[in-house]
Amino acid sequence: MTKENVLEALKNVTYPGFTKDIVTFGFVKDMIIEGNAVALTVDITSSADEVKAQITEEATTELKKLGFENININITAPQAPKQMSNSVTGKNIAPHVKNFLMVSSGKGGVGKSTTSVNIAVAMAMQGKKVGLLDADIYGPNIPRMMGIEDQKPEIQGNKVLPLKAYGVEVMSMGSLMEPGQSLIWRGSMIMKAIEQFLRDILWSDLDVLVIDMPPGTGDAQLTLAQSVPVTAGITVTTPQMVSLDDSRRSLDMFQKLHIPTAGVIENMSGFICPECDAESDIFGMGTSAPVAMEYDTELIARIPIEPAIRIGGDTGRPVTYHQPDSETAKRYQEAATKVLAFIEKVNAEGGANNQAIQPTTPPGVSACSTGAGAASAPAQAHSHKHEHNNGPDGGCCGGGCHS
Ligand SMILES: Nc1ncnc2c1ncn2[C@@H]1O[C@H](COP(=O)(O)OP(=O)(O)OP(=O)(O)O)[C@@H](O)[C@H]1O
Repeated sequence: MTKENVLEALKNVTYPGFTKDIVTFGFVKDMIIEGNAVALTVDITSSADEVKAQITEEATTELKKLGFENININITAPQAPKQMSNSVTGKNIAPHVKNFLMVSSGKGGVGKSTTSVNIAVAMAMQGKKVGLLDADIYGPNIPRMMGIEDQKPEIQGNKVLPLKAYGVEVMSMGSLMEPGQSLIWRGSMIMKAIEQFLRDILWSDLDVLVIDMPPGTGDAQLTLAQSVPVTAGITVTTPQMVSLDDSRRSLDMFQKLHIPTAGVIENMSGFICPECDAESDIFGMGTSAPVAMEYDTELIARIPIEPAIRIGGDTGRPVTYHQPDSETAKRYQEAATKVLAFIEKVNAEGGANNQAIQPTTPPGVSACSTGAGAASAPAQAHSHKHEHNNGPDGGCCGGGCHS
């Protein structure tokens, strides 16, 4: 047997996920043949154990076919990436926060704030250090929903201490403004507000900061993803087809902003009768599962229409905390567990990496208008498998994240 015979046989071993074989890729090295023994090295570029195992198995099969009995295949691969601290994955203006969870929806009124509140409370009940940032500057409802609408945050120097409710640190534009007051937001002001929420609020060392975004896909979402590595995104939707169309936009935005998508929460999915506990279909149930699949993610939870949820929101008594045995509370708890597991997985695979759409431009300057950041960023700069290659521009501006 010659080296040529062996290389010819190894051309039958394709590199997992590609159409080319390991010989054509030039991965086979240091071959020694002695009688019926062969030793060689395959120097691969992936650190995944499955890739190593598949190559070893297929190469062994091919070499056995040639009559070798003593086969020694040494696979050399790069080290699996260590969990990156947020401060090295790109720009991070709140480095003491371990994970950022963006809660988004294609349109308003689908229950995004309700979901943010209950997921945050559920995570805190599961022992996590959780913050809840109400970045929904147009309609900051979180203070009411968390029962802290009469409280004003304490100022320390030029920083602001978050309020606390149900074991969750909370900050909202609603807590900083007079009741009933409204602001007319320009794009540049939104970007500045989001940055200040991250930079100037004295969050403690949080495991997760849950961020209730304004509805839609605009400046706030882009600024957030350019300011911190967003670990995971959830899209909240209702089951009607018209709502699902908007959800697609939200899921598409996660991809364009390189945010790993934890999944979809279908709210107002069926109605649980308070008298008899029977569940009936109103807007449709489970219709968002296929949409989630289109974007390579899953339906994390179906939350029914339940009067207790609305009452909990209106009275500042989240159902997850105050009625922990209710069906809805259980579903929120399950959703929180799934999202925490997803966050763990993202970190185990190297952490969130929004680098390709960074660096951000100074507050008040649109990254899109200057051509900095998104448009010039290489799509390959992101590596997480839940992220999708959006073509050569790889960023938001070119793809038009704005609704
Ligand atoms: N599953 C549910 N069952 C009953 N009521 C619900 C449910 N989900 C949300 N609601 C109620 O619907 C209203 C709108 O919900 P919420 O404020 O969470 O929506 P949103 O998407 O955050 O809206 P916006 O975009 O305007 O901020 C609230 O009164 C809330 O209590």
